[in-house]
Amino acid sequence: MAQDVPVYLLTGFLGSGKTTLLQRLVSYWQQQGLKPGVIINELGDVNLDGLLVEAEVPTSELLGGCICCTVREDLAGELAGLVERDRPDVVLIEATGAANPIDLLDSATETAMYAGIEIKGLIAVADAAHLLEMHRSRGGRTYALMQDQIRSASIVVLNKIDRVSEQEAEQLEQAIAGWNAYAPIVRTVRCDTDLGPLLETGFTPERAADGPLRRTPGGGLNMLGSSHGHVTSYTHRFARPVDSEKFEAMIGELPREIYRAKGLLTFSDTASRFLFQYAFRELDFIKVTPQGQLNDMAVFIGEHFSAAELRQKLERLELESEQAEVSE
Ligand SMILES: Nc1nc2c(ncn2[C@@H]2O[C@H](COP(=O)(O)OP(=O)(O)OP(=O)(O)O)[C@@H](O)[C@H]2O)c(=O)[nH]1
Repeated sequence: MAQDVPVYLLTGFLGSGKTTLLQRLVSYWQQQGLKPGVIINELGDVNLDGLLVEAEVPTSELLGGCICCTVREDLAGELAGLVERDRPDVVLIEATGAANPIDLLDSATETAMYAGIEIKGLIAVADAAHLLEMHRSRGGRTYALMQDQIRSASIVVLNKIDRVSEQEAEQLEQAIAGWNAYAPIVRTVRCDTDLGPLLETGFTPERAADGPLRRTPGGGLNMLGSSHGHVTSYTHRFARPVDSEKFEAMIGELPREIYRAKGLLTFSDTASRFLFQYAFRELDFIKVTPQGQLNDMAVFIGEHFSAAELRQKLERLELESEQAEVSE
């Protein structure tokens, strides 16, 4: 009988560094002569993270919803399909940052019953600066979700350590150990770490389910506290190129409720196209050459923000960029 395909789940709040780690893991496996398969779940309806994965890596997409609710049923099908069709040596599932980890596990475990896979680990990536801020204010659903992601992890990658002091990092490690005494904690900058030991960290789904996350009386798995019903997203499709400086200024003025944005853009004042990333008040641009027809778009994710106001701002930006171009 063929060996079960090892599957790793990757969680972590929006913008914590999951895709950064995914890219490292994919290269690591390829260097070992293995063929990785990837399932990416995005809240928006365009797979931007997929642009960062090499074309030869078999990739399945679950778009427009979150694994743990709207596309939950699909995960089992995608995973079984990927294993059957592409016969990868190892599979990595990157969940949206808003995913409820226990539902994700539940769904993957279900697949394991019939699809010849073995769940090897649940890697939780945390943005050190963001987690610290949430820990200090001690409230809100985002904080609860971050805690739940850490509670159910087999290993915690405490990323963006460059954005906190040594003392703060120690404080965070203490808090994390309090929520999950079993998972080793690895401090990283851009998820740069020795991946061999990271992947070997043992994992038993039962342990996660026995901890602060419990089984519901009906037998299914459920989380304590809330899920992520509060997270909303708005996808904007650009009708024309925008000015890069004006765009940067607009992002700088985004309300705090919007904590994550990413998109594909053509600027009126540069030659190439860019993937932009905005996570917890930091903006990054990466030059990209997308394959196929992908229009300019941006997805904004946050809590209770006004999509109408944001749309107006973006439309104004498009108009002003066009007027600036005409007057030049
Ligand atoms: N300062 C700093 N920035 C980082 C670090 N790691 C990643 N980033 C940046 O943070 C942003 C988000 O990283 P991603 O890897 O896309 O995060 P993600 O968790 O996949 O984001 P979602 O898919 O939206 O949930 C990018 O702009 C990265 O370049 C780090 O250690 N330090």
